Amino acid sequence: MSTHIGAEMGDYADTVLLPGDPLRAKYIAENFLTNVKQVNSVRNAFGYTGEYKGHRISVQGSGMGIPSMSIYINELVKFFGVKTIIRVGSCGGMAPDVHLRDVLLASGSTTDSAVTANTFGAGIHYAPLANFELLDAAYHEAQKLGITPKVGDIFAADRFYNDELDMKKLADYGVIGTEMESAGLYLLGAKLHFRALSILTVSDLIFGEEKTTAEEREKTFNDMINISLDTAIAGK
Ligand SMILES: O=P(O)(O)O[C@H]1O[C@H](CO)[C@@H](O)[C@H]1O
Ligand SMILES: O=c1cc[nH]c(=O)[nH]1
Repeated sequence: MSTHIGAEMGDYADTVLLPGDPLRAKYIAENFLTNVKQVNSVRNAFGYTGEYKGHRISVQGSGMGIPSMSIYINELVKFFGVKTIIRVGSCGGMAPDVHLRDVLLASGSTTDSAVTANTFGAGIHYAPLANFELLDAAYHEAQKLGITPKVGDIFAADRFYNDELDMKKLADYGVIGTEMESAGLYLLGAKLHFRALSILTVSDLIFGEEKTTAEEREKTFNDMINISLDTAIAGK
């Protein structure tokens, strides 16, 4: 039992899928895992452990933004022994060749969050990067499913409503999408020595009008979920 997770040691698998939306966690557990047990409901941040193709896998809702996600990651790693965390999130598409519902892999994550500066001081601009073993596995597992993900820099914004930011400039510098957690996930992966990857589905376009509904973001991002589950068990 930890402050925000009402489970016991051993209740979580060593690999956890981490959506922001707790209802996406429920959807994944109910539709993709077998022998499922609910392991957390504190604050309705639902967590489940089950099996996928014979391997134990957990899924845990992290809430929105780096501060909320960091609480769950710290507790999963320090109290429950988690070794691999794969974020399965939604994001806004920013590159011209990125379309609604595309799957993106965050090879790195630029951020305006203070977490990197607060870790290293003002003079160091740390580059939070994905675990390459997971990134490589995700790319190849996606291709086996007939999906070619776009790979690149994801802007992890501290604010969902951030109209002061020059998103066009970030896109001009190669940022392919935006969400609110990846840089924090990768920073914590480096700090706490677990393997980290963000796999994202484009839920809306930053420079266009198209977008998915809340129910679609909860229940229809199956390509991303299949890729993340096959990545979780790759090489096992
Ligand atoms: O769909 P999730 O995983 O929550 O991710 C994205 O959606 C939320 C904002 O709507 C933020 O958490 C952002 O990162
Ligand atoms: O954080 C997010 C998530 C989806 N779309 C966005 O524009 N931002």
